[in-house]
Amino acid sequence: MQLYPLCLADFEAKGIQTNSLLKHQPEELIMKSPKRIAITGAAGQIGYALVFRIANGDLLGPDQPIILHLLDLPHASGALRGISMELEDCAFPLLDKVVISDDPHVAFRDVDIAILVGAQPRKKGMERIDLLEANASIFVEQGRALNAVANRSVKVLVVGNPANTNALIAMTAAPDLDRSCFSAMIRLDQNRAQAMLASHLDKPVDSISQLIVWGNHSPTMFADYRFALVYGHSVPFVIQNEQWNREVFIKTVAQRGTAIIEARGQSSAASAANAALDHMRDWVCGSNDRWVSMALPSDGSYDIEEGIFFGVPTICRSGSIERIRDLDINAFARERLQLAQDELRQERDAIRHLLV
Ligand SMILES: NC(=O)C1=CN([C@@H]2O[C@H](COP(=O)(O)OP(=O)(O)OC[C@H]3O[C@@H](n4cnc5c(N)ncnc54)[C@H](O)[C@@H]3O)[C@@H](O)[C@H]2O)C=CC1
Ligand SMILES: O=C([O-])CC(=O)C(=O)O
Repeated sequence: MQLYPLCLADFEAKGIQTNSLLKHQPEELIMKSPKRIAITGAAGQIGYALVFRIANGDLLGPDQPIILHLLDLPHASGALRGISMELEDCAFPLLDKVVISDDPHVAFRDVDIAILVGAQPRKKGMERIDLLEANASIFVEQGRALNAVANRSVKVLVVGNPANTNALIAMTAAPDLDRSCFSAMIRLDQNRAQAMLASHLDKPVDSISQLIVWGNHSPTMFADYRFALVYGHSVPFVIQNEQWNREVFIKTVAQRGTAIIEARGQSSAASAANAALDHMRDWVCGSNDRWVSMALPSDGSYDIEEGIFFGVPTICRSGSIERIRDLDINAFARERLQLAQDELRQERDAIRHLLV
């Protein structure tokens, strides 16, 4: 992708007088060419919490122009038009253009980033796996469309539940895209775990590092602080309470989505949008050596069956994701990883007919 000159020195090297340029519109001189970002389900509650923040530069930074591609179902076309009008009325300097569509082949054309949110949310009394039947086919269609028209290095994040298995469906439907283009979201669980640990330790959230959430975005997820540090000290050593870990911490993190539905009557939206931004920002811009959990197609590490999307610890650098390997898996951790793997295999087997 061609970039416009990034600094005035580039102009001076070409013999162009920069004084006169500066007097006019210096900000135009430092603009990069726009990145195309697709958001599906943009008219829904997560979509509404996401698009304005992206247009404000919260995802790609203050010098990266953006073209937003908003996809939703035909019945939501009025709502999409309204969002597009509101985006215009925000006069975001970074927002170059908004494309709205109910056709994934239009919405995904040439996109650099795709955040797949559009899917039914669960209601009280449901588990995320209960959404599999309603939502799975969406990801066949969208995987195919990404395969046909997206940028070949597109970064895809699946948020719509059940996110891990929907990501598997989308990836399988996009055989011409590299597997490394696909991920599913477990970052909301990491953020929840980090906030809960910080509160328990009465320390700021950013004093905690190396926290992991393994497995599925479901009640089998395993929030693991065995390697976590608080201000550089070992969290398990500081807490010294394995019962709290097993009976309170892991369970509360795993049930937080349900607790929010019970309190709000609807599933989390702003915190989910925030986690999607965190996930994608780290992937694109790098995680500054911080460990971040992402659900990725398993490469067989930690003895997890290849292919299924499994939350693992990573570090992101310059647009690519490096898995953190060879961490010790003790008997309890193995039991938890096994539980998540069994559930993900079951989900995969239930939609095997869609893995085409
Ligand atoms: N992975 C995670 O951590 C989280 C995932 N979620 C999931 O995100 C999804 C969306 O949640 P909300 O925004 O709250 O739901 P919502 O019902 O408010 O919005 C969903 C939007 O998706 C649209 N949609 C449905 N099918 C579509 C399709 N085939 N193509 C394009 N758009 C489509 C709907 O018209 C609607 O506008 C749900 O599946 C929810 O369970 C929610 C929170 C966290
Ligand atoms: O619980 C839900 O259905 C929505 C979700 O995934 C979450 O908040 O973690």
